[in-house]
Amino acid sequence: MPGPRLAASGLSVGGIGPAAFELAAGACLGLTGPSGAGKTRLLRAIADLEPHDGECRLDGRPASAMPGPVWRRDVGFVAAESGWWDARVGAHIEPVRDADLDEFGLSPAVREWSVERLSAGERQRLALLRHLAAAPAVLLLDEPVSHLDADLIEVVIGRLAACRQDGMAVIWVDHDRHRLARVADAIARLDSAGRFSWS
Ligand SMILES: Nc1ncnc2c1ncn2[C@@H]1O[C@H](COP(=O)(O)OP(=O)(O)OP(=O)(O)O)[C@@H](O)[C@H]1O
Repeated sequence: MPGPRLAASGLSVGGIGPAAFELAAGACLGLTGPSGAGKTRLLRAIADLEPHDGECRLDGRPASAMPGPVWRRDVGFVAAESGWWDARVGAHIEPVRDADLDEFGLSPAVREWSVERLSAGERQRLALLRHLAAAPAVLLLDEPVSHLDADLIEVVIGRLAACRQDGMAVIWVDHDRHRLARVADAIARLDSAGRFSWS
């Protein structure tokens, strides 16, 4: 039996946790809990974007043994509000194929748009496509469909299912427990005091 793709033990950040879990290749862990419980901070700790205690391993390799940017090439983090470093959309999505844009309801012309004019849902789809194009081993998703309509949510769920077939593991943060029950193999919860439990 292969070991877990992603494993966390004793993971805590700023009083949130400790969390421990193992995620097989292709698995999806759902994470929910009240606003302010610490879901985003836990994802950021897994992505090694915040100082934390405990350890995460990718295919057995500890995050502490590699520089953060190298870790994040394999463990991608899609923030709830994506960051943009260039005024033009195209600069952010060079590796994204036109067919992928089309699947996500976007015209290739979006490459010429300024980031400023993007709607919240367009930003969300483009940020996800940018991360998917990098084909990470693990993708950490912070409320990935919060700005999307029902049809687009189905498109995103379908695309992520295909990536999971290819072995990508996912942690999906969402307030919608029904959606998590649909997409996730297991659901964990942070309570308002930041305590991690399985639900
Ligand atoms: N760098 C930081 N240092 C200290 N506290 C922080 C830091 N970043 C966020 N917080 C606080 O930690 C708490 C948890 O924030 P977090 O964004 O992880 O919550 P969340 O569960 O994702 O909430 P929501 O569902 O509203 O997005 C919040 O009270 C927030 O103000």
